[in-house]
Amino acid sequence: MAEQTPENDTPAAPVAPTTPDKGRPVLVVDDVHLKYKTFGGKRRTGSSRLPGWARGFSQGVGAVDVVHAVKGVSFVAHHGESIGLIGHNGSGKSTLLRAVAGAMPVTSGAIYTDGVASLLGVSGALIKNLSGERNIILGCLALGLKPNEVAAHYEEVVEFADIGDFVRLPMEAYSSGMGARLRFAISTAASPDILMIDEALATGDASFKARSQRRIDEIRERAGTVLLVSHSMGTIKETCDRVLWLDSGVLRADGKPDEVIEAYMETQRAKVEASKK
Ligand SMILES: Nc1ncnc2c1ncn2[C@@H]1O[C@H](COP(=O)(O)OP(=O)(O)OP(=O)(O)O)[C@@H](O)[C@H]1O
Repeated sequence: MAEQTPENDTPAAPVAPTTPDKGRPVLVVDDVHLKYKTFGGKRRTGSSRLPGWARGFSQGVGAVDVVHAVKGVSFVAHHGESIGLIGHNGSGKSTLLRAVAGAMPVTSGAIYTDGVASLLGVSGALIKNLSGERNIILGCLALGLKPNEVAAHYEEVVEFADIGDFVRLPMEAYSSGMGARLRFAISTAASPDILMIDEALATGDASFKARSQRRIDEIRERAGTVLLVSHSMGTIKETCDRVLWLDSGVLRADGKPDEVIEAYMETQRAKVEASKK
């Protein structure tokens, strides 16, 4: 197991793949840094430094804050691997998946993929004032399906989303559950080469959750490589043959599930003990 420390923002050393015999490399994440810029925080510099005409305007704008969510992460994933991504809240797991899916630009470093990488989720960007029909077509095209493949999958998506005639109405008329079901149905229409699953998928009522879990399992079987984010160590152990541990944005460990999970749990236990004192 390769282990690094999260003490600072310096780029972590590249991590050697743990399973070089697995298959061809399909995903290379090379010293990737990801930052968010947020607006509206407290201004750190006094507005008196601004010219008179700009002072009133600046009050409503606020300061720009930067969140450095992923710090120098490197790893190589191979065809056939099922990789778990663990770490406490805010450690950068979802951010890293978004970047691999191409939904967020890297601040520095590079991500190379061989094939289609897609993030299964319920938060995909659909257009509220377009009908479900239109969104299915647009969403499937965005996932890389060809027009004839979109036509072949259309009925299946509508049926899985279980939204009936609402498919002809604009999405703004949907309940939040209906919208989430449609987004999920669209995002599972393709069988990507690299499948990323964020556990935040669990949505809707119990029967939809069970159906969506079955769907995830099917897609997982078809996909070449899987990246799974989960807080459930049981799910990770069951599903993954390799685990990456992100700690405050830094790749703290990359190795066999039992070893990495044990090291992670140990720090969690230490934190709980420390909070009791
Ligand atoms: N849109 C955003 N704008 C600004 N900061 C963000 C945004 N999304 C996430 N962050 C910040 O980036 C950091 C990493 O967040 P991220 O959601 O990737 O963590 P995570 O490990 O997936 O957390 P969780 O386990 O709670 O889902 C956190 O500090 C979070 O507050």
